[in-house]
Amino acid sequence: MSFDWLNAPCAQPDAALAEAARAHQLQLTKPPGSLGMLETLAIQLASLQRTPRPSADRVWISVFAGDHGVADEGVSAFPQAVTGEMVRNFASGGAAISVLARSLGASLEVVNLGTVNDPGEIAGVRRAIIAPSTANFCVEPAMTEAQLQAALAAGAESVRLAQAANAQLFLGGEMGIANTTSAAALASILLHEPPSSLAGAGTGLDPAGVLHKVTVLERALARHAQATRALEPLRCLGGFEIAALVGAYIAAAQAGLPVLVDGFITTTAALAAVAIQPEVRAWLLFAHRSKEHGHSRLLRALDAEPLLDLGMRLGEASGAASAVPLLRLACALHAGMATFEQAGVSTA
Ligand SMILES: Cc1cc2ncn([C@H]3O[C@H](COP(=O)(O)O)[C@@H](O)[C@H]3O)c2cc1C
Ligand SMILES: O=C(O)c1cccnc1
Repeated sequence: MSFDWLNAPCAQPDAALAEAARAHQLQLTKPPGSLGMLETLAIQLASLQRTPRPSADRVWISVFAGDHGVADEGVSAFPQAVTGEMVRNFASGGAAISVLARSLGASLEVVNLGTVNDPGEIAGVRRAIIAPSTANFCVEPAMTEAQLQAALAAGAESVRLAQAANAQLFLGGEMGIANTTSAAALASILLHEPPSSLAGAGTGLDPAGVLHKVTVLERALARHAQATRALEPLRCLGGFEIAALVGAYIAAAQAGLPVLVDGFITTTAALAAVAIQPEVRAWLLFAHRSKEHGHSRLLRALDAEPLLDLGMRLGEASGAASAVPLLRLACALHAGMATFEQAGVSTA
C-alpha cells in the first residue's frame, strides 16, 4: 500500500455536454433560470455523468465508522461506546440513514474501521479494522502513516464497490464519537482559523462544554503546529472515518463519479481532499448547511452553495440523503419538460 494513487489525475467534467444541457434548459417552457438550482444541478450532473440524460436513480451510500482517542478529553456529550452500538443499528436498519436509504432505494454500505466497543462480524457491515481507535491527538499523532494509508484505501474500496454496482451518485457518511473535535482541528489547520470559529456543540455540548472543546483544540493545535505539509494534518488530527472519506472523494473524482457531500465532518474531509487534489472540487455537490457551528465557514472556503438548510446536525450522510429527491426532480424536469416549440408556447 502507498499514497501514490492519490496523485492519479481526476476525470474531467464534459464541457460540451454542460453547454448542450444549458442550451436545452433554455428551450424548456419556463422563463430562463426560473428553476434556479434545479437547472444548474441538471446541467452539472449532465457534464459530470457525461450524458444528456443525467440521473440520480442509483445512489450509493457508504457510512464509515471509527473511534477517536480524543474522546478521552471529554469533548462529546455522548460516550464512546455509541460508535460501535450505532454500527449495529445502521446494519439492523434502525438508524436515520438506514431509513433514508430504504426510502430512497439506495444501496447502504457500513464500513467499520475500528471501534472500541467492537460489534464484531455483522451482516451488512464491511470490516476494515485498522485499530480500536485513533490515538489521542492532544498527546501524539492520531494515526501512523500505515494507518492513514489503510483508511484512505478503505474509502477508495467503497468507490470501487459503488462503481461495480453501477452507481450514479456517491454519498459518504460518518459515525465516530468526538469526530466534530477531530474535524474542527483539521479544518482549523487547513484554513488557518482559530478553533473557536470551528468548534461547535456536536452531539449537544452546552456552552461550557464548547469552551472546554476549544481549549482541547488549542492544546492539540499547539502540539501539531508543524503538521502543515501534504497529508500531515490528516494523519495528526484526523480520524479513520474522516481519512476514508478523503480517500473516497479523491477516488470518486478519479473515477468520474459525482459526490453529494453531507455536513460538518464530511465537508472537512472534502476540504482535505481538495487540498490534496484541487481537481476533486469539480466532482462535489453540497447537500445542506449543517447547524454545527463552523459548517458555513467550511462551505465558504469551498465556494459551495448547499441545497438545503433544515437545521440538521446529525451526520451519517443524513443531510446528503435528504437532498437526493431534489437531484431526482432536477433530472426529471430536465428530461421531461416540453420545449417551447413542442408545446406551442410563445418565447420572449
Ligand atoms: C446516537 C447518535 C447517533 C449519531 N449519528 C451520528 N452522530 C454524530 O455525532 C458524532 C459527532 O459528535 P461529537 O463530536 O459531539 O461526538 C458523530 O458520530 C456523528 O456522526 C451521532 C451521535 C449519536 C450520539
Ligand atoms: O454536520 C454534521 O455532519 C454533524 C454535526 C454534529 C454532529 N455530527 C455531525
